[in-house]
Amino acid sequence: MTAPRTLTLLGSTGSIGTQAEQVVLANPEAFTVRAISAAGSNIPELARQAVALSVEQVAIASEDAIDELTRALNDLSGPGARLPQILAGPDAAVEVAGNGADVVLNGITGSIGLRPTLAALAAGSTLALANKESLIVGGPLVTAAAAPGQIVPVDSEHSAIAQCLRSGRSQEVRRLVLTASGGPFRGRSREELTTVTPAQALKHPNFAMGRVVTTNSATLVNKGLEVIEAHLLFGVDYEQIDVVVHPQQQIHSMVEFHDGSTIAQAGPPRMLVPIALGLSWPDRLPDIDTPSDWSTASTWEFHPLDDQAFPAVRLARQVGEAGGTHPAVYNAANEVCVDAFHDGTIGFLDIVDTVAQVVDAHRAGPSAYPGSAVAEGRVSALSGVESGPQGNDSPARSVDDLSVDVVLAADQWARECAQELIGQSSQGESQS
Ligand SMILES: NC(=O)C1=CN([C@@H]2O[C@H](COP(=O)(O)OP(=O)(O)OC[C@H]3O[C@@H](n4cnc5c(N)ncnc54)[C@H](OP(=O)(O)O)[C@@H]3O)[C@@H](O)[C@H]2O)C=CC1
Ligand SMILES: CC(=O)[C@@H](O)[C@H](O)COP(=O)(O)O
Ligand SMILES: [Mn+2]
Repeated sequence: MTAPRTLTLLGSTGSIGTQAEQVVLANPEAFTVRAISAAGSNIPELARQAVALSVEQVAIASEDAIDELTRALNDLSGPGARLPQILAGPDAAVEVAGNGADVVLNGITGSIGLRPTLAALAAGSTLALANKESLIVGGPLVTAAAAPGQIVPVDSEHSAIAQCLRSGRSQEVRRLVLTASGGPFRGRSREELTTVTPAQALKHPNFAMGRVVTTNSATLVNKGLEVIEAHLLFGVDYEQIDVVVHPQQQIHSMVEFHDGSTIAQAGPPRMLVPIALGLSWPDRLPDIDTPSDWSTASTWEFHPLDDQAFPAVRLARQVGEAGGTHPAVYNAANEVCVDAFHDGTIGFLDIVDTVAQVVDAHRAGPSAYPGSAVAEGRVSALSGVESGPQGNDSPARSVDDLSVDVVLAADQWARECAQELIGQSSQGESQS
């Protein structure tokens, strides 16, 4: 019998993290969890997981939550029990990501997951990657840091493609076809999207996921990010990556081969199989989920994407093709806009419109917004670079010039640029 794999679960309290816990508890002979990590906004849940999984380390981003976590662990463990080591602060997730576990699952949301992703790769762990943002913002930094096969995709579409490519005939691939649910607003025109609310945007047709990825599914930014993710993971050119709207999400994605054959991976729209495969790759564990039901009449539909109502995928292709810091700017501006949408500061259409403006400003350099903080260099001064996100006046650094600091400076610049645009538009509205 082989020894259980050691795991570190980053973002353990989230949608991906709790489903990973479910997989681990159902397969105790396959896995032991060494460490878990979260932001610290749900300490009772984190402490419960720490005890249920008997972990050695618990990491939280918020130092303010140390006392509450210590108390909760003491209460749950009982007198005399050995408590796990607690790590707290902005580097806590990076530290446990680098603890050398066999597999590190990155289920953190957002570009904050970049340094944990790099730490896991540097430690030689297999990276089960749900946190697509870290791959997208890091781009070639992440792919260059990974040995062949070291990143196992957990995102359902990319897990599907990896499964379709298991025969290893990548030279025969003609195109990748990513499926998209179309989100809760599928079929609406741009005009009809003007008044949709945050509560409506959070009603994903098939998946219960965190707030950011659910909102991104509604705007189709998620699919835009996934096109870039597919390019980076599988080395396929952008023009050979298609998106098709498939509302039932029973097919998770497909690979078309050069003889005209297409292999699709199917299953119910749930994340248990991609998560379990991420942890046990290349092996499949038995009885992880129930398969698609072929015994009753059902219809699977496929529709073209409406680029007019949902321009996020087109924009993502542009930033992906541009490379360098452009994908980081797209993602960071979107993270800010998602928060602003949920705060009620901007409308639904403003999310992608603002991201497009920030991307344009980044492409054009610091003079794009005369009189603004961006143009005056205040924003770039704040982010610790000389002028604009690239540290010079050119629109984008070459890939060779990328470093974690450059990417994170671009991310910070984009956040401040987006905040400024949001501020300008809400000021304009209050004056009118
Ligand atoms: N949910 C899904 O089905 C899918 C998700 N993904 C991707 O997986 C990732 C996670 O998504 P999801 O699980 O839905 O998100 P959730 O919002 O449900 O969970 C996010 C997790 O990240 C933690 N976290 C947030 N900030 C930090 C930080 N600074 N340091 C450490 N941990 C942090 C949260 O902790 P806390 O609870 O303390 O706030 C929480 O555990 C995203 O990148 C998403 O795009 C991809 C495909 C499917
Ligand atoms: C489950 C998963 O992988 C999500 O990223 C999913 O793709 C969301 O679906 P849509 O973005 O297509 O709505
Ligand atoms: Mn996905």
